[in-house]
Amino acid sequence: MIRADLLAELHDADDGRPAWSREEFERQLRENGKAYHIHHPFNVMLNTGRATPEQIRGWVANRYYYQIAIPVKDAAIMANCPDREVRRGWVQRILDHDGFEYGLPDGEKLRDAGGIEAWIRLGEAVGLSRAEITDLRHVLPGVRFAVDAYINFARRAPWQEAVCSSLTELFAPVIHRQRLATWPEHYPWIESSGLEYFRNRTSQAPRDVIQGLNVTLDHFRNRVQQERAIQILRFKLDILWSMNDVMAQHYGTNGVAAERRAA
Ligand SMILES: O=C(O)c1cc(C(=O)O)c2c(n1)C(=O)C(=O)c1cc(C(=O)O)[nH]c1-2
Repeated sequence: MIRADLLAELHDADDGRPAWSREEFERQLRENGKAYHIHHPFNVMLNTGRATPEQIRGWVANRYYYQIAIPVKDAAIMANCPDREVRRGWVQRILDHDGFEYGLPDGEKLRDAGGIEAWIRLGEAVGLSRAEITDLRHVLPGVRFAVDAYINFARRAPWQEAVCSSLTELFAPVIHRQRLATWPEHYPWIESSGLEYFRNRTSQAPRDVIQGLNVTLDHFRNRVQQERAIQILRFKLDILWSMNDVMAQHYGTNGVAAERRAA
């Protein structure tokens, strides 16, 4: 085992209250979906067809900063994780987002463009140039702060806590499916191939969710730790909510009000 002073450990304080059962703990985690950014006015505007092309471009350009942060965050988790079994599963996330290219002995190449490239294609489909996406010129300072907080958390927290912070993904398949169901009708000017990122995530995200959820349910054992897991999930929900607040303030929401408030 890697020396404890090299890696932060999950603290094991226990105040004697009974732990939630696995089922109850999962229910408590899922309960927090009511604070997911799917309910944010900016997202409601986007997914109900009330956004202008300018607002869609703003969202895609800003969200790009989140997309490029995800594999950096996942590499930080792996760097802090001494559990080989977990790393064997987790590495798939980096390949999903960064893509890969392997040269085979016969000169052929095995390659996958990956999620970041798919996001750039989404950007091009909504009318942005590759350069203006990748040079981050449209990324708002508050979006940067929020995303950087996620990376910093993953770098510094015990790896189990960093895994737990990915659990907003529990709620992501619904938001991706919502986009696939509503964008083609509301925004017919966006070429369907531009939505490939969302299609890919509807199969990738459920697999990530099972893994992240199992690690969390396995490692957060006593009640103090389980409540800490809920706080971490809320912290991450706040990051996503704050990104939307910043974009709403800058690009406007065309009068759309929140369906539900963040808890
Ligand atoms: O479009 C979205 O609303 C949304 C949200 C989230 C999320 O909940 O963190 C992710 C994604 N998309 C996503 O596509 C993705 O790959 C992803 C990875 C992670 C993560 O925390 O590791 N979250 C998300």
